[in-house]
Amino acid sequence: MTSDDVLAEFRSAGALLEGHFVLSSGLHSAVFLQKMAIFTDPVRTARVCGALAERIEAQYGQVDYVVSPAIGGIVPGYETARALGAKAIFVERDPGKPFALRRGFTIPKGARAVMVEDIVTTGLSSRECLAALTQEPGEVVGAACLIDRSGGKADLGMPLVALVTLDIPNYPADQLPPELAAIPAVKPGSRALPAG
Ligand SMILES: O=P(O)(O)OC[C@H]1O[C@H](OP(=O)(O)OP(=O)(O)O)[C@H](O)[C@@H]1O
Ligand SMILES: O=C(O)c1cc(=O)[nH]c(=O)[nH]1
Ligand SMILES: [Mg+2]
Repeated sequence: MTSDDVLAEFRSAGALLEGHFVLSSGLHSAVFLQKMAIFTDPVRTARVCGALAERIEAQYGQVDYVVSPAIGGIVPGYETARALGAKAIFVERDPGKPFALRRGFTIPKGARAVMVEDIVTTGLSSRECLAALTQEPGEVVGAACLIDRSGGKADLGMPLVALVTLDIPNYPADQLPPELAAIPAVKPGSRALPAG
């Protein structure tokens, strides 16, 4: 699957949104990739995640565990794990707390794990997910995502395989271009907004 094929999936699923969005990082953008419009279709999700699994296998070799950050990472993590013949687990947040493995999830000694994100913008969520795994007995050998919208600039502290790399502008709240400032912002993701 080429980058154009993947973007065609996002377009035809209605997952490429334009407007004014507050992202997980607090940055603002005129573009939002609503991955849930992909993940509501299991057949489409299997196509896209199957392509990601091929890239993961080519880059990292055999993988035993896929670990993803909730909520957005859970479905693609599961489907990518299915294509890899791996197990799927996820990190999640209690309100106000960092990501953690719960529910008895662990990466056992000797296991090779890959962190699978849906979208990477600044890499903050990916880094927080990886930070939650440092004490696990098994090894995290690399990271992967469906779309890296940082243009390859996000630094996860380990290799990142992306099915598609885009360079989409983001803006701090006090540096909005006039066309964004003119429309009310929506925040689609699950990370809590800072108080105030
Ligand atoms: O690279 P970053 O700057 O961290 O941005 C990307 C993250 O933002 C979204 O998650 P979000 O926190 O919005 O919640 P969600 O997973 O519930 O959609 C997305 O799923 C990534 O995890
Ligand atoms: O940075 C984000 O929060 C983000 C961007 C995007 O395009 N899609 C998404 O689900 N999250
Ligand atoms: Mg997320």
